[in-house]
Amino acid sequence: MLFSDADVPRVREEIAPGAVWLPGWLTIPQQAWLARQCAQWAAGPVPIRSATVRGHPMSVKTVCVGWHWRPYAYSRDAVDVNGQRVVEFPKWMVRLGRRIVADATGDEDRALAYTPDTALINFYDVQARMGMHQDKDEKSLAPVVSLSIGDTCTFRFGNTENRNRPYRDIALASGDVFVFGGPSRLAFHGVQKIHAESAPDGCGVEHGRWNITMRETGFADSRPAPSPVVS
Ligand SMILES: O=C(O)CCC(=O)C(=O)O
Ligand SMILES: [Fe+2]
Repeated sequence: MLFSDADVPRVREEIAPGAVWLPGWLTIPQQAWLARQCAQWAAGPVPIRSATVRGHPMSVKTVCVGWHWRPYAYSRDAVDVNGQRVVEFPKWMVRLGRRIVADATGDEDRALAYTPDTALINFYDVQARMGMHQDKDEKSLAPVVSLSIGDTCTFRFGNTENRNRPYRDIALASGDVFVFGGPSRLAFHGVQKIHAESAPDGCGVEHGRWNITMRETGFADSRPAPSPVVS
């Protein structure tokens, strides 16, 4: 096919106003470190699971940090899984999110004001997909910062009106970062395809793809974090 995903040059690009693709932003060791974190989060206290949407399990499996997402709500406890509280949002992820927003926008003040408090960590096997949707369960319209590790996917980034054209198909590869904020914060987007056997050596994933999307929920704490158990 002429001008398929594979022919698009892998250079930084503003895909739509407020939506920036930063190919190869994460080094291979950073990818491997993040992949290990993802595997740890997947193990619990809330195990990774396929969320149920309108009675059907999603093909993607999701685990959360900071706030637990279920269609179409956030809570501190995984009320649709095992009732456990999700792990605290890590401070290093706030720092990482700020660095990425600074790089994507060139606006240091905006980056410093960015305080993500939840992340959805998605695992795609080669069959998994994610239909076109808006990320609109958050109250805050601060940017979504997305990280990809493992197999390349075809990511479809559309418009704020509907699931149809205009959209762009982008090959998000291991180490790529994608930020969508401002006028693109509520754009429809989805994952059309996972490209089997495309993960680079050393990225920490042999088969499949991890995606981390950090967000600001804009929600106040419903109750304080539990104090650490002293044994
Ligand atoms: O996997 C991706 O790149 C996108 C994930 C996504 O859109 C979501 O978790 O809401
Ligand atoms: Fe999304």
